[in-house]
Amino acid sequence: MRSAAVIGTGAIGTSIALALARHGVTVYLDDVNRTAARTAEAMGAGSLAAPDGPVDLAVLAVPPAHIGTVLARSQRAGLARAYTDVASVKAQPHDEIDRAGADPASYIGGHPMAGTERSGPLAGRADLFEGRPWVLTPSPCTGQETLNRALELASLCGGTPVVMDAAAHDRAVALVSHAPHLVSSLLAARLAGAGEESIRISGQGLRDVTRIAAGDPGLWNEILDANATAVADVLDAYAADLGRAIGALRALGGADAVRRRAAASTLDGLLRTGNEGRARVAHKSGTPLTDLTAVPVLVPDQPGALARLFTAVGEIGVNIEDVRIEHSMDCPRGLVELLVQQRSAPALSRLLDAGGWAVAENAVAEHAVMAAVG
Ligand SMILES: NC(=O)c1ccc[n+]([C@@H]2O[C@H](COP(=O)([O-])OP(=O)(O)OC[C@H]3O[C@@H](n4cnc5c(N)ncnc54)[C@H](O)[C@@H]3O)[C@@H](O)[C@H]2O)c1
Ligand SMILES: O=C(O)C(=O)C[C@]1(C(=O)O)C=C[C@@H](O)C=C1
Repeated sequence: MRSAAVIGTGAIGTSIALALARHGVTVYLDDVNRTAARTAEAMGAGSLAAPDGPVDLAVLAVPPAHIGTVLARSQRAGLARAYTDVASVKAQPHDEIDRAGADPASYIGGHPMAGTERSGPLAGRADLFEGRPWVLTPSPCTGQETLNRALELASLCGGTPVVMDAAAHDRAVALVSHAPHLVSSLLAARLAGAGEESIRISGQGLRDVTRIAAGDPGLWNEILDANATAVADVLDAYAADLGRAIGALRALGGADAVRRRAAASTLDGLLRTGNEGRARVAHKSGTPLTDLTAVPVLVPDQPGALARLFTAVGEIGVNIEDVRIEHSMDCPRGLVELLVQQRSAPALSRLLDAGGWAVAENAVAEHAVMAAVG
Protein backbone atom coordinates (compact mmCIF):
# COMPACT_ATOMS: atom_id res chain seq x y z
CA MET A 1 0.00 0.00 0.00
CA ARG A 2 1.47 3.33 -1.03
CA SER A 3 -1.24 5.82 -0.03
CA ALA A 4 -4.21 5.90 2.34
CA ALA A 5 -6.82 8.37 3.56
CA VAL A 6 -8.02 8.34 7.15
CA ILE A 7 -11.36 10.07 7.73
CA GLY A 8 -11.96 10.69 11.41
CA THR A 9 -8.74 11.50 13.25
CA GLY A 10 -9.86 10.49 16.73
CA ALA A 11 -8.26 7.80 18.89
CA ILE A 12 -8.63 4.97 16.37
CA GLY A 13 -8.10 6.93 13.14
CA THR A 14 -4.94 8.57 14.47
CA SER A 15 -3.60 5.22 15.71
CA ILE A 16 -4.12 3.69 12.26
CA ALA A 17 -2.60 6.71 10.49
CA LEU A 18 0.46 6.62 12.79
CA ALA A 19 0.96 2.89 12.15
CA LEU A 20 0.67 3.35 8.37
CA ALA A 21 2.95 6.41 8.33
CA ARG A 22 5.52 4.38 10.26
CA HIS A 23 5.54 1.89 7.35
CA GLY A 24 6.15 4.64 4.78
CA VAL A 25 2.54 4.86 3.55
CA THR A 26 1.56 8.41 2.47
CA VAL A 27 -1.44 9.22 4.68
CA TYR A 28 -4.05 11.94 4.03
CA LEU A 29 -6.10 13.04 7.04
CA ASP A 30 -9.60 14.47 7.23
CA ASP A 31 -12.03 15.24 10.06
CA VAL A 32 -15.06 17.51 10.49
CA ASN A 33 -13.25 18.78 13.57
CA ARG A 34 -10.28 20.73 12.16
CA THR A 35 -8.55 20.83 15.55
CA ALA A 36 -8.59 17.02 15.71
CA ALA A 37 -7.19 16.80 12.17
CA ARG A 38 -4.46 19.39 12.85
CA THR A 39 -3.49 17.64 16.08
CA ALA A 40 -3.15 14.29 14.28
CA GLU A 41 -1.03 15.99 11.61
CA ALA A 42 1.22 17.53 14.26
CA MET A 43 1.66 14.05 15.78
CA GLY A 44 3.13 12.83 12.48
CA ALA A 45 0.05 10.83 11.44
CA GLY A 46 -0.14 12.31 7.93
CA SER A 47 -1.01 15.41 5.95
CA LEU A 48 -4.11 17.59 5.68
CA ALA A 49 -3.49 18.16 1.97
CA ALA A 50 -6.03 16.64 -0.43
CA PRO A 51 -4.68 13.66 -2.42
CA ASP A 52 -4.18 14.43 -6.12
CA GLY A 53 -5.77 11.14 -7.23
CA PRO A 54 -7.49 8.09 -5.70
CA VAL A 55 -5.55 6.59 -2.77
CA ASP A 56 -5.13 2.81 -2.36
CA LEU A 57 -7.39 2.59 0.71
CA ALA A 58 -9.63 4.97 2.67
CA VAL A 59 -10.26 4.11 6.33
CA LEU A 60 -13.46 5.55 7.78
CA ALA A 61 -12.75 5.97 11.49
CA VAL A 62 -15.92 7.91 12.30
CA PRO A 63 -18.77 6.97 14.68
CA PRO A 64 -20.90 4.03 13.45
CA ALA A 65 -23.97 6.08 12.39
CA HIS A 66 -21.84 8.17 9.97
CA ILE A 67 -20.30 5.31 7.96
CA GLY A 68 -23.00 5.11 5.25
CA THR A 69 -23.06 8.83 4.43
CA VAL A 70 -19.27 9.30 4.66
CA LEU A 71 -18.72 6.26 2.41
CA ALA A 72 -21.24 7.41 -0.22
CA ARG A 73 -19.75 10.93 -0.24
CA SER A 74 -16.14 9.69 -0.46
CA GLN A 75 -16.97 7.28 -3.29
CA ARG A 76 -18.73 10.06 -5.24
CA ALA A 77 -15.56 12.18 -4.84
CA GLY A 78 -13.41 9.26 -6.07
CA LEU A 79 -11.28 9.39 -2.92
CA ALA A 80 -9.99 5.79 -2.99
CA ARG A 81 -9.87 2.49 -4.85
CA ALA A 82 -11.03 0.58 -1.74
CA TYR A 83 -12.78 1.53 1.52
CA THR A 84 -13.05 0.05 4.99
CA ASP A 85 -14.27 1.26 8.38
CA VAL A 86 -13.47 0.47 12.02
CA ALA A 87 -16.91 0.75 13.63
CA SER A 88 -17.61 -1.39 16.69
CA VAL A 89 -20.85 -2.73 15.14
CA LYS A 90 -21.12 -4.16 11.66
CA ALA A 91 -24.69 -5.13 10.62
CA GLN A 92 -26.14 -1.61 10.89
CA PRO A 93 -23.37 0.12 8.85
CA HIS A 94 -23.80 -2.62 6.18
CA ASP A 95 -27.55 -1.76 5.99
CA GLU A 96 -26.88 1.99 5.97
CA ILE A 97 -24.38 1.63 3.16
CA ASP A 98 -27.15 0.03 1.05
CA ARG A 99 -29.59 2.83 1.99
CA ALA A 100 -27.02 5.60 1.28
CA GLY A 101 -26.59 4.21 -2.26
CA ALA A 102 -22.86 3.50 -1.78
CA ASP A 103 -21.03 0.97 -3.96
CA PRO A 104 -20.67 -2.23 -1.85
CA ALA A 105 -17.95 -3.77 -4.09
CA SER A 106 -15.22 -1.37 -3.00
CA TYR A 107 -16.20 -1.54 0.71
CA ILE A 108 -15.41 -4.07 3.41
CA GLY A 109 -16.45 -3.74 7.06
CA GLY A 110 -13.63 -3.78 9.61
CA HIS A 111 -13.26 -3.70 13.39
CA PRO A 112 -9.88 -3.73 15.12
CA MET A 113 -10.40 -5.29 18.55
CA ALA A 114 -8.24 -2.82 20.40
CA GLY A 115 -9.07 0.57 21.76
CA THR A 116 -9.01 2.91 24.64
CA GLU A 117 -11.45 4.60 26.98
CA ARG A 118 -10.02 7.94 25.81
CA SER A 119 -11.23 9.83 22.72
CA GLY A 120 -9.48 12.17 20.30
CA PRO A 121 -6.16 12.12 18.45
CA LEU A 122 -4.03 12.49 21.58
CA ALA A 123 -5.17 9.00 22.61
CA GLY A 124 -3.70 7.65 19.35
CA ARG A 125 -0.78 5.18 19.47
CA ALA A 126 0.99 3.54 16.54
CA ASP A 127 1.23 0.20 18.41
CA LEU A 128 -2.41 0.06 19.55
CA PHE A 129 -3.28 -2.89 17.29
CA GLU A 130 -0.12 -4.98 17.74
CA GLY A 131 -1.12 -8.62 18.19
CA ARG A 132 -4.83 -7.79 18.36
CA PRO A 133 -7.62 -9.41 16.31
CA TRP A 134 -8.83 -7.27 13.40
CA VAL A 135 -12.26 -8.44 12.26
CA LEU A 136 -13.20 -8.09 8.58
CA THR A 137 -16.82 -8.58 7.49
CA PRO A 138 -16.93 -8.91 3.69
CA SER A 139 -20.39 -8.91 2.10
CA PRO A 140 -21.15 -11.11 -0.92
CA CYS A 141 -20.51 -7.96 -3.06
CA THR A 142 -17.03 -7.16 -1.64
CA GLY A 143 -14.38 -7.37 -4.36
CA GLN A 144 -11.14 -9.36 -3.96
CA GLU A 145 -8.95 -6.26 -4.29
CA THR A 146 -10.90 -4.59 -1.48
CA LEU A 147 -10.44 -7.62 0.78
CA ASN A 148 -6.71 -7.71 -0.03
CA ARG A 149 -6.28 -4.02 0.84
CA ALA A 150 -8.03 -4.49 4.19
CA LEU A 151 -5.87 -7.55 4.95
CA GLU A 152 -2.80 -5.45 4.18
CA LEU A 153 -4.07 -2.66 6.47
CA ALA A 154 -4.55 -5.07 9.38
CA SER A 155 -1.12 -6.53 8.85
CA LEU A 156 0.64 -3.11 8.53
CA CYS A 157 -0.99 -2.15 11.85
CA GLY A 158 0.30 -5.38 13.46
CA GLY A 159 -3.20 -6.88 13.82
CA THR A 160 -4.36 -10.42 13.11
CA PRO A 161 -7.19 -10.51 10.54
CA VAL A 162 -10.28 -12.57 11.42
CA VAL A 163 -12.93 -12.84 8.68
CA MET A 164 -16.52 -13.07 9.99
CA ASP A 165 -20.10 -12.56 8.95
CA ALA A 166 -21.41 -9.14 10.15
CA ALA A 167 -24.28 -10.63 12.23
CA ALA A 168 -21.97 -13.21 13.87
CA HIS A 169 -19.52 -10.38 14.67
CA ASP A 170 -22.27 -8.36 16.36
CA ARG A 171 -23.40 -11.33 18.49
CA ALA A 172 -19.77 -12.03 19.49
CA VAL A 173 -18.95 -8.44 20.45
CA ALA A 174 -22.18 -8.22 22.47
CA LEU A 175 -20.62 -10.88 24.74
CA VAL A 176 -16.96 -9.81 24.70
CA SER A 177 -17.19 -6.01 24.48
CA HIS A 178 -20.59 -4.29 24.57
CA ALA A 179 -22.25 -6.01 27.56
CA PRO A 180 -18.97 -5.86 29.57
CA HIS A 181 -18.79 -2.12 28.82
CA LEU A 182 -22.31 -1.57 30.12
CA VAL A 183 -21.66 -3.64 33.23
CA SER A 184 -18.46 -1.68 33.88
CA SER A 185 -20.55 1.52 33.65
CA LEU A 186 -23.12 0.08 36.07
CA LEU A 187 -20.37 -0.86 38.55
CA ALA A 188 -18.84 2.62 38.26
CA ALA A 189 -22.26 4.31 38.55
CA ARG A 190 -22.61 2.80 42.08
CA LEU A 191 -19.52 4.82 43.01
CA ALA A 192 -20.84 8.18 41.82
CA GLY A 193 -22.75 8.90 45.01
CA ALA A 194 -20.68 6.74 47.40
CA GLY A 195 -19.09 8.24 50.52
CA GLU A 196 -15.49 9.46 50.32
CA GLU A 197 -14.51 7.07 53.14
CA SER A 198 -15.24 4.12 50.81
CA ILE A 199 -13.70 5.63 47.67
CA ARG A 200 -10.38 6.51 49.32
CA ILE A 201 -9.66 2.88 50.24
CA SER A 202 -10.46 1.52 46.76
CA GLY A 203 -7.77 -0.70 45.26
CA GLN A 204 -6.53 -1.83 41.90
CA GLY A 205 -9.30 -4.42 41.43
CA LEU A 206 -11.94 -1.69 41.22
CA ARG A 207 -9.82 0.29 38.77
CA ASP A 208 -9.40 -2.84 36.59
CA VAL A 209 -13.14 -3.49 36.32
CA THR A 210 -14.16 0.17 35.83
CA ARG A 211 -11.45 1.46 33.42
CA ILE A 212 -13.67 1.22 30.35
CA ALA A 213 -16.55 3.01 32.13
CA ALA A 214 -14.61 6.22 31.35
CA GLY A 215 -15.49 5.78 27.63
CA ASP A 216 -17.36 8.43 25.63
CA PRO A 217 -21.14 8.09 26.34
CA GLY A 218 -21.94 9.54 22.88
CA LEU A 219 -20.04 6.76 21.09
CA TRP A 220 -21.30 4.02 23.44
CA ASN A 221 -24.94 5.16 23.07
CA GLU A 222 -24.53 4.66 19.33
CA ILE A 223 -22.88 1.25 19.73
CA LEU A 224 -25.51 -0.04 22.18
CA ASP A 225 -28.33 1.33 20.03
CA ALA A 226 -26.98 -0.52 17.00
CA ASN A 227 -26.57 -3.85 18.85
CA ALA A 228 -29.35 -3.55 21.45
CA THR A 229 -31.01 -6.98 21.18
CA ALA A 230 -27.78 -8.98 21.25
CA VAL A 231 -26.55 -6.99 24.28
CA ALA A 232 -29.91 -7.46 26.04
CA ASP A 233 -29.60 -11.25 25.47
CA VAL A 234 -26.22 -11.27 27.24
CA LEU A 235 -27.61 -9.11 30.08
CA ASP A 236 -30.48 -11.63 30.51
CA ALA A 237 -27.86 -14.29 31.20
CA TYR A 238 -26.07 -11.97 33.67
CA ALA A 239 -29.43 -11.28 35.35
CA ALA A 240 -30.04 -15.01 35.86
CA ASP A 241 -26.56 -15.39 37.43
CA LEU A 242 -27.07 -12.27 39.56
CA GLY A 243 -30.38 -13.70 40.79
CA ARG A 244 -28.62 -16.92 41.83
CA ALA A 245 -25.80 -14.96 43.52
CA ILE A 246 -28.25 -12.76 45.45
CA GLY A 247 -30.33 -15.79 46.51
CA ALA A 248 -27.18 -17.56 47.72
CA LEU A 249 -25.92 -14.50 49.64
CA ARG A 250 -29.33 -14.01 51.34
CA ALA A 251 -29.28 -17.67 52.39
CA LEU A 252 -25.69 -17.37 53.65
CA GLY A 253 -26.76 -14.38 55.72
CA GLY A 254 -29.54 -16.51 57.33
CA ALA A 255 -29.46 -19.19 60.01
CA ASP A 256 -30.78 -22.29 58.16
CA ALA A 257 -27.78 -24.67 58.00
CA VAL A 258 -29.10 -26.72 55.06
CA ARG A 259 -29.84 -23.62 52.96
CA ARG A 260 -26.46 -22.19 53.90
CA ARG A 261 -24.66 -25.31 52.61
CA ALA A 262 -26.56 -25.21 49.29
CA ALA A 263 -25.89 -21.47 48.97
CA ALA A 264 -22.16 -21.92 49.59
CA SER A 265 -22.05 -24.49 46.82
CA THR A 266 -23.97 -22.19 44.41
CA LEU A 267 -21.60 -19.32 45.12
CA ASP A 268 -18.57 -21.59 44.78
CA GLY A 269 -19.87 -22.74 41.37
CA LEU A 270 -20.28 -19.13 40.18
CA LEU A 271 -16.77 -18.17 41.34
CA ARG A 272 -15.17 -21.26 39.76
CA THR A 273 -16.97 -20.69 36.47
CA GLY A 274 -15.62 -17.14 36.63
CA ASN A 275 -12.08 -18.55 37.02
CA GLU A 276 -12.67 -20.70 33.94
CA GLY A 277 -13.90 -17.78 31.84
CA ARG A 278 -11.10 -15.47 32.95
CA ALA A 279 -8.48 -18.11 32.12
CA ARG A 280 -9.71 -18.06 28.50
CA VAL A 281 -8.87 -14.36 28.07
CA ALA A 282 -6.23 -13.60 30.69
CA HIS A 283 -3.22 -13.94 28.40
CA LYS A 284 -1.88 -12.20 25.34
CA SER A 285 -3.55 -13.79 22.28
CA GLY A 286 -1.54 -16.63 20.82
CA THR A 287 0.34 -17.48 24.04
CA PRO A 288 -1.18 -20.33 26.12
CA LEU A 289 -1.73 -19.07 29.69
CA THR A 290 -0.15 -22.23 31.10
CA ASP A 291 3.19 -21.24 29.52
CA LEU A 292 3.40 -17.91 31.38
CA THR A 293 4.64 -17.04 34.85
CA ALA A 294 4.43 -13.71 36.70
CA VAL A 295 7.74 -12.35 38.01
CA PRO A 296 6.88 -9.62 40.56
CA VAL A 297 9.35 -6.72 40.86
CA LEU A 298 9.22 -3.65 43.12
CA VAL A 299 9.79 -0.44 41.18
CA PRO A 300 10.51 2.95 42.77
CA ASP A 301 7.91 5.65 41.99
CA GLN A 302 10.41 7.76 40.02
CA PRO A 303 10.57 9.04 36.44
CA GLY A 304 12.23 6.48 34.16
CA ALA A 305 12.10 3.58 36.66
CA LEU A 306 9.84 1.41 34.48
CA ALA A 307 11.98 2.14 31.43
CA ARG A 308 15.09 1.04 33.39
CA LEU A 309 13.36 -2.20 34.41
CA PHE A 310 12.23 -2.98 30.84
CA THR A 311 15.73 -2.23 29.53
CA ALA A 312 17.24 -4.53 32.17
CA VAL A 313 14.85 -7.34 31.14
CA GLY A 314 15.64 -6.72 27.47
CA GLU A 315 19.39 -6.91 28.17
CA ILE A 316 18.85 -10.24 29.94
CA GLY A 317 17.24 -11.36 26.65
CA VAL A 318 13.75 -12.17 27.99
CA ASN A 319 10.56 -11.20 26.14
CA ILE A 320 7.85 -9.58 28.31
CA GLU A 321 4.56 -11.18 27.18
CA ASP A 322 2.37 -8.91 29.32
CA VAL A 323 2.69 -6.59 32.28
CA ARG A 324 0.50 -5.69 35.26
CA ILE A 325 1.19 -2.69 37.50
CA GLU A 326 -0.24 -2.25 40.98
CA HIS A 327 -0.01 1.18 42.60
CA SER A 328 -0.97 1.96 46.17
CA MET A 329 -1.79 5.49 47.18
CA ASP A 330 1.03 7.20 49.12
CA CYS A 331 3.34 4.26 48.44
CA PRO A 332 6.88 5.17 47.27
CA ARG A 333 7.14 2.00 45.16
CA GLY A 334 4.82 0.11 42.79
CA LEU A 335 4.57 -3.64 42.20
CA VAL A 336 5.14 -4.64 38.58
CA GLU A 337 4.31 -8.18 37.48
CA LEU A 338 6.23 -9.21 34.38
CA LEU A 339 4.48 -12.08 32.58
CA VAL A 340 7.15 -14.14 30.87
CA GLN A 341 7.54 -17.66 29.47
CA GLN A 342 7.79 -20.14 32.36
CA ARG A 343 11.19 -21.42 31.23
CA SER A 344 12.65 -17.86 31.36
CA ALA A 345 11.30 -16.96 34.83
CA PRO A 346 13.96 -18.51 37.17
CA ALA A 347 16.90 -16.97 35.29
CA LEU A 348 15.10 -13.63 35.00
CA SER A 349 14.41 -13.50 38.77
CA ARG A 350 18.02 -14.43 39.54
CA LEU A 351 19.56 -11.90 37.15
CA LEU A 352 17.20 -9.05 38.17
CA ASP A 353 17.99 -9.80 41.82
CA ALA A 354 21.72 -9.69 41.03
CA GLY A 355 21.13 -6.37 39.28
CA GLY A 356 19.72 -4.84 42.48
CA TRP A 357 15.97 -5.16 41.79
CA ALA A 358 13.63 -6.40 44.56
CA VAL A 359 12.18 -9.51 42.97
CA ALA A 360 9.60 -12.26 43.62
CA GLU A 361 8.42 -13.13 47.14
CA ASN A 362 10.49 -10.35 48.73
CA ALA A 363 8.82 -7.83 46.43
CA VAL A 364 5.27 -9.04 47.16
CA ALA A 365 5.86 -9.06 50.94
CA GLU A 366 7.57 -5.67 50.96
CA HIS A 367 4.82 -4.13 48.83
CA ALA A 368 2.09 -5.50 51.14
CA VAL A 369 3.84 -3.98 54.17
CA MET A 370 4.29 -0.60 52.47
CA ALA A 371 0.64 -0.59 51.33
CA ALA A 372 -0.45 -1.39 54.89
CA VAL A 373 1.61 1.36 56.52
CA GLY A 374 0.84 3.86 53.70
N1 LIG B 1 -12.53 3.71 21.13
C1 LIG B 1 -12.38 2.41 20.97
O1 LIG B 1 -11.99 1.72 21.89
C2 LIG B 1 -12.71 1.80 19.63
C3 LIG B 1 -12.10 0.59 19.30
C4 LIG B 1 -12.34 0.04 18.02
C5 LIG B 1 -13.19 0.69 17.14
N2 LIG B 1 -13.77 1.87 17.51
C6 LIG B 1 -14.61 2.55 16.51
O2 LIG B 1 -13.80 3.56 15.94
C7 LIG B 1 -14.59 4.66 15.52
C8 LIG B 1 -14.00 5.95 16.07
O3 LIG B 1 -13.94 5.86 17.47
P1 LIG B 1 -12.88 6.73 18.29
O4 LIG B 1 -12.78 6.09 19.63
O5 LIG B 1 -11.67 6.96 17.50
O6 LIG B 1 -13.71 8.07 18.45
P2 LIG B 1 -13.15 9.59 18.58
O7 LIG B 1 -14.29 10.36 19.13
O8 LIG B 1 -11.85 9.60 19.26
O9 LIG B 1 -12.93 10.00 17.05
C9 LIG B 1 -13.96 10.10 16.11
C10 LIG B 1 -13.59 11.24 15.16
O10 LIG B 1 -14.48 11.20 14.04
C11 LIG B 1 -14.75 12.56 13.67
N3 LIG B 1 -15.99 12.59 12.89
C12 LIG B 1 -17.26 12.40 13.31
N4 LIG B 1 -18.10 12.46 12.26
C13 LIG B 1 -17.34 12.69 11.15
C14 LIG B 1 -17.63 12.86 9.76
N5 LIG B 1 -18.89 12.79 9.33
N6 LIG B 1 -16.60 13.10 8.92
C15 LIG B 1 -15.33 13.19 9.36
N7 LIG B 1 -15.00 13.04 10.68
C16 LIG B 1 -15.99 12.79 11.56
C17 LIG B 1 -14.86 13.28 15.01
O11 LIG B 1 -14.70 14.69 14.86
C18 LIG B 1 -13.72 12.63 15.78
O12 LIG B 1 -12.51 13.35 15.65
C19 LIG B 1 -16.02 4.38 15.98
O13 LIG B 1 -16.76 3.88 14.89
C20 LIG B 1 -15.83 3.29 17.03
O14 LIG B 1 -16.97 2.44 17.10
C21 LIG B 1 -13.54 2.45 18.72
O1 LIG C 1 -9.58 -1.47 25.83
C1 LIG C 1 -10.53 -0.70 25.70
O2 LIG C 1 -10.52 0.42 26.14
C2 LIG C 1 -11.72 -1.16 24.97
O3 LIG C 1 -12.76 -1.15 25.52
C3 LIG C 1 -11.56 -1.58 23.61
C4 LIG C 1 -12.73 -2.28 22.96
C5 LIG C 1 -13.04 -3.60 23.69
O4 LIG C 1 -14.15 -3.79 24.18
O5 LIG C 1 -12.15 -4.44 23.72
C6 LIG C 1 -13.91 -1.40 22.94
C7 LIG C 1 -14.64 -1.19 21.85
C8 LIG C 1 -14.12 -1.48 20.54
O6 LIG C 1 -15.04 -1.60 19.58
C9 LIG C 1 -13.02 -2.42 20.52
C10 LIG C 1 -12.28 -2.61 21.59
